[in-house]
Amino acid sequence: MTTTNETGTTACDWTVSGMDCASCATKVRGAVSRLPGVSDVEIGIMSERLRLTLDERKTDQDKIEKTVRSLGYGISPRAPGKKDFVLPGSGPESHDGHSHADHPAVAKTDHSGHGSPGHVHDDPADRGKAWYQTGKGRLVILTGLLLAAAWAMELIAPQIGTWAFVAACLIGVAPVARRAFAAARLGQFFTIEGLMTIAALGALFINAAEEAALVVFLFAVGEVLEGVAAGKARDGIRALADLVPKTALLEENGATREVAASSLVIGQTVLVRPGDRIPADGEITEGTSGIDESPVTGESIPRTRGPGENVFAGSINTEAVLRVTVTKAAEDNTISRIIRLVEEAEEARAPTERFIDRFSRWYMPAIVAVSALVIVLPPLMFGQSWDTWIYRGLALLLIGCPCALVISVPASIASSLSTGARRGMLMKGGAVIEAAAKVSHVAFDKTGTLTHGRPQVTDLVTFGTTTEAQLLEVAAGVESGSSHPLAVAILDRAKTEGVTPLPARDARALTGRGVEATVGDALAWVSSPRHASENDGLDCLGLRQATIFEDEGKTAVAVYRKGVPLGLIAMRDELRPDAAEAVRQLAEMGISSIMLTGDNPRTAAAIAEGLNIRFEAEMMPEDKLAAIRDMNAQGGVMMIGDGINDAPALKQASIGVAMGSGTDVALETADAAILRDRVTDIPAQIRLVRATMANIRQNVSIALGLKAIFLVTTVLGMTGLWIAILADTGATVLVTLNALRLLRYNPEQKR
Ligand SMILES: Nc1ncnc2c1ncn2[C@@H]1O[C@H](COP(=O)(O)OP(=O)(O)OP(=O)(O)O)[C@@H](O)[C@H]1O
Ligand SMILES: [Zn+2]
Repeated sequence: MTTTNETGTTACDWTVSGMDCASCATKVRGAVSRLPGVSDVEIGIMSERLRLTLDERKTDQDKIEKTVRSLGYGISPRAPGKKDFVLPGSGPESHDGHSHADHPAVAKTDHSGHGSPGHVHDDPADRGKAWYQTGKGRLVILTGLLLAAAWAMELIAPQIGTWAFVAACLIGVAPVARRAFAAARLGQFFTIEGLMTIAALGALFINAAEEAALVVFLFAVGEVLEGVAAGKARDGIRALADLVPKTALLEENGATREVAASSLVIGQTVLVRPGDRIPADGEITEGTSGIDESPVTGESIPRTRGPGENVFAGSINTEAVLRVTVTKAAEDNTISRIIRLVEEAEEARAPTERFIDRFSRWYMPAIVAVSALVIVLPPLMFGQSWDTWIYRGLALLLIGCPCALVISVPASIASSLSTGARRGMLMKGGAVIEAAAKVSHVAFDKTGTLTHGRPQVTDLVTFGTTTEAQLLEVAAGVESGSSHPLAVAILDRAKTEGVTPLPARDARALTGRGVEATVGDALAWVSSPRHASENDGLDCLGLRQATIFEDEGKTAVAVYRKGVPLGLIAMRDELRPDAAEAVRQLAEMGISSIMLTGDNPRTAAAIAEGLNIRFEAEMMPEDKLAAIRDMNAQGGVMMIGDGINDAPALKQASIGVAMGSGTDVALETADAAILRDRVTDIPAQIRLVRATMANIRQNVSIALGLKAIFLVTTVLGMTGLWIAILADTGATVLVTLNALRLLRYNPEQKR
């Protein structure tokens, strides 16, 4: 749970449940930030994560948990790494206040409504009490009481009926009032619970018992609906967490036994039967089987993997028994990191969201002030009836909750992130979504994005008396330290030809041009033909031969030793089959694509022709940065790279997207990642972010529009208390439901 840094402060994570709207989060943030030693508070409504940076000498963690509980929320510490596997309340039963009794590490919490006491003890009396305090329990009891009161009013005596309504109202408002009081004691005066309590008691005061009871009832309805809606929005992350298998078959001393997947350590061997999920990131040591990686990368076509190849935790072994050596501890494996990324993304707030937060901070106090004026001014100045204006003022108070507005953005973003994650499209939060929706250019790095990134040697040309084997010997020697795709291709070819690379010393990469190294007693190069001809490593004839290869879309490199040309190696990197389609879709969406490459203009032109894409060739890394800066200035650019050697370019772009199943590096370096090897996921991702922004705009309009309308009708006396409460909880539910539509959005479908 803790990581201490040099300044003596510690970051601690908790899971806080029951926060279904943003005023809840504000309340918790306000209350805990006042505690001694707490310097920073981060809170995620959707991820339910509370992260505090605190000074442990000054802070009593019990006190923190007590504070949060007193506000009516559940809280439990998150263990490092483990949190990805035990998301509190991740079962379907969590919505009705029952809890995971079999899981002591998990907070016994519920998910209903504006926070309800999360600390549920196991004895029956307490359980009953907790059930009552959750929105659902209160709702059942209130329904009964209201029906009884109505019946009493009709059939027994109006007087008794009225008293029954008073009782219903008091019983219903008590838990709300208690939470309001707890918040007020912690310095949070403007809470929806506080407004609610004042409105209900005020209505009793002006003899509107019937309506007061109705308001309390509708508030309970709203809480339940909000809880359900928020729970649905969270299901996306839970679904991800559920993909991680809980157990593994550990092989030790010739025997196998079942252990918790989270307890596996690096180096252990696990047995994976057909149909099982792979319990850990690891390397296959025995067996070959089709692996369905869709849970991790979204790619649903199984791939065949055999000994020496890597597999991801969460993927499904479809055919044969495998032995896998664990290469990563549970908390570091790819799926855990994806989950963590999605969770953290939900907390990284979009600019719109920050604006709304600031807005809501003065909105609630402002409404309270207006309500006070509405109550006092007309009776005092114009001698109008107190009762009428108290009533209208109370109704106004209820409109003072900014919940719907504040939840509108995070709910849309949470849905969008889950929808993307299911297809292997990861985005690091609202700011990324907002920026990505605006881009007007997409820049592709050539290798590994538009092409597979695995060039193969196609032709060997030797000069003078050099043999092919000698050519490869030198080339492979020079390249042996390099991980450049061209180097990999040359080393591969040497291996299949049975050629041993000559030992090389002092290898040095010449950025954008090639590699040099000392082989034997002479300096040798493998470089671009242009660089070679400038250094007497290639004559006119050789240069012309290279040009022919390049016009065919191949990349040629020259191999030479000090002044002695040895030959040419031509390589071809196949285009991804859907690259052209992706470029076409982007064009349809009004986005211009460009290919940036360090390769020569002829190879680039041959490749670009098939794709119908603009290109710039022979670019040094700094040229790429400059080009991206230009496009940034023209409305934003999304840069697509493989995340391995193009990190600076990805950083420079408005949005950097790492593509391909080189997920490892990709996840950390970029703003977004595409885990499937599909170029068409780029237009799909842009469709998704655009739909998300449209959804957010709808939500903000719904929330603001409803409030504005009812603000006016309330002051004019056209609508009353219960419409006011509907305007709040109703709008909250409406925007959450609207956000949920994004969960069903299919970004691959063109529209
Ligand atoms: N290891 C190497 N071996 C041989 N040639 C190299 C090597 N590295 C770079 N080159 C030469 O430099 C050129 C540019 O390489 P660089 O790696 O900068 O391109 P890039 O922009 O990353 O490529 P791409 O646009 O294909 O992704 C290559 O086309 C090649 O001619
Ligand atoms: Zn609320």
